[in-house]
Amino acid sequence: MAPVSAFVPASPFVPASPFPLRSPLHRRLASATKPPTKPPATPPPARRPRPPATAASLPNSSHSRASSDPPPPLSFTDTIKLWVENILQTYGDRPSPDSAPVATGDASYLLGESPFFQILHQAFLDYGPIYKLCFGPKIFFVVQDPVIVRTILRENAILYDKGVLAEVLDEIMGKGLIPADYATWKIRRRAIVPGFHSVWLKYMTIMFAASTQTLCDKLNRINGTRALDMETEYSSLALDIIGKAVFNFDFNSVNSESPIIKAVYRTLKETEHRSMMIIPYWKIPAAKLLVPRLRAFYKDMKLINDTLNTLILSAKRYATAQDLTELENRDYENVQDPSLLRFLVELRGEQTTNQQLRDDLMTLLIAGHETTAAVLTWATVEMTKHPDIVRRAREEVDTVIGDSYPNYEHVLRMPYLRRIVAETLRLYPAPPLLIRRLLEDTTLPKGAAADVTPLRRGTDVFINVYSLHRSPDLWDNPLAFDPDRWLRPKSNPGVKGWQGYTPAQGLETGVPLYPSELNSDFAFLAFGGGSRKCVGDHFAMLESVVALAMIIRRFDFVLDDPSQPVRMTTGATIHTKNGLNMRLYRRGTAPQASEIAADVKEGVGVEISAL
Ligand code: HEM
Repeated sequence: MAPVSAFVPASPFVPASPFPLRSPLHRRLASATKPPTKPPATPPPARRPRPPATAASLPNSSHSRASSDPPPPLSFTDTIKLWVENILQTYGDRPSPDSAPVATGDASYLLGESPFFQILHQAFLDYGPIYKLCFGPKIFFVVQDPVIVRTILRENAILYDKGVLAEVLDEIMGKGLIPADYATWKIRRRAIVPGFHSVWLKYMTIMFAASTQTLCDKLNRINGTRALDMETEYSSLALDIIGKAVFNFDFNSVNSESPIIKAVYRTLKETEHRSMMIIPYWKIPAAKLLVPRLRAFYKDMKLINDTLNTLILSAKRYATAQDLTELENRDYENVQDPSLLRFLVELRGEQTTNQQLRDDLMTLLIAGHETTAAVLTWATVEMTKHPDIVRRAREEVDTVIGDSYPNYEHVLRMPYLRRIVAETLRLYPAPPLLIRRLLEDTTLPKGAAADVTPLRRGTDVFINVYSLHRSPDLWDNPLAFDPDRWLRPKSNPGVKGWQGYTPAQGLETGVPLYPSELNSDFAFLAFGGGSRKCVGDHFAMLESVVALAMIIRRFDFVLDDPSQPVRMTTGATIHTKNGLNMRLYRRGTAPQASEIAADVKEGVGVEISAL
């Protein structure tokens, strides 16, 4: 993501909340709910039971909703009513209709250095798979129970919109897929998904290899003479790839800097910045003129919009309307412009405005950029810690690809590399949280928690993917980076209603390409699930595997300061705190492992040469 929560939300934990977390009233209410318990050394199979909600406290359940249209979003008056109700519940004597514990937290960890998603994870360990956070008039439900998540993302998806996320993104992505209202989303999703058809993806895989080669050439020239921040290098690679794929534009950011590249990066930063603001100050009309960062932002947006509009007009000028089957069988190697944009303007019957196309392109650019860069970054970090994993991955790459460039069929034949990518996405999901807002009263089902939870219309819900992926109830040895876990089934009858993880039959041969929410029953949400699932999942898997294969085949890499662990920080995705500074040497030319090992703290950073 890219998604931005990528997609990290406006942080509700901002300690600057007008209602201090540890206010006396808050404490009183919190103590009326479950007190936090420390995580047990060995986690129990089931979570602590909570008292069932009474029938009177349950709103009308809408599980059997007949209409295929979503309920309307909350009006201003409804929102105010909800906020008043929330304040009475949190700070007054109004009883809460649900029995979810209130996470109060210890101010020291809120004010400390921990990233946002790690704070939520600690709360998960303390309070269990569903808890709520109360800040002023806002109540956020945080869920990390696969059964509840399945209901939100799949069975009852129509009852939710993107809430806070859409508010943060609307100025940047407009009516692109991520923030779009339901009616627009339905039409655009139907148009965009076919663009990712298999013939195109196969052709894109060749482009991924060519773009990665540009990075390899650069690394080759430098050959360990200086350290590089590989997070930045991967970000440039991902930008170059997404630019070519989505609108046939070569940013060439691996080797250069230009005003448009700078504008794109600053816009990505602005997206992240907004996602962490509790007050959407950019909506205040005067702020546009007075706040320097907003002035810079609107200037950048103008440059990006002008560039995109030129590309859209050019694509339209040369477009010839084609049927879907014609487009799906195109000889992409002999097409001048193989981009998604061209597909969208040529697809017969797809009439859309330039503004909508601009919003689609911007959304795909953001959604498809940082997410992949993050996967490459964290896969590299993990590999610096596990020389044995690198050795196996190299064996696979050497056997399958040899000296040629990786293509689509090669990726299918490299299951170990695909498992490395999946394992990276488990430990470092992008985004770490999915955000929803409920549009109609409902009742969450029984999950690992013992009872049902009634939720009111307007409630904000965070699906805490980071905790779901690190839950000791769902994964054996959850913090270990173990690509082979995907070969072993996992079940836990203690998590009520969870079907467990069953390795898909074709995982080794590439169908499916990766272990998904389907064979983990919503415990693994690398690309989300249900109707809002990522449209670029295969694209991203192919891109990540190709880039990793080419880099580990050609280079040995060493952390520049192996005594320092690479730390995480909150961004649109999970970023490194201080960059990923490494020296990359042509394979076989790195200093001897023994020379490096002298500086290496155990488990922090190790020379990974398999030679
Ligand atoms: C490793 C890389 C990627 C990861 C981990 C990832 C992850 C995700 C996730 C978790 C969602 C669901 C968000 C939600 O439910 O709120 C999502 C949605 C989306 N992703 Fe990706 N993504 C990746 C790459 C891409 C790429 C390469 C593209 C496009 C080229 C893309 C385009 C989108 C779009 C358009 C959506 C919104 C779909 C909708 O709402 O209908 N993503 N992505």
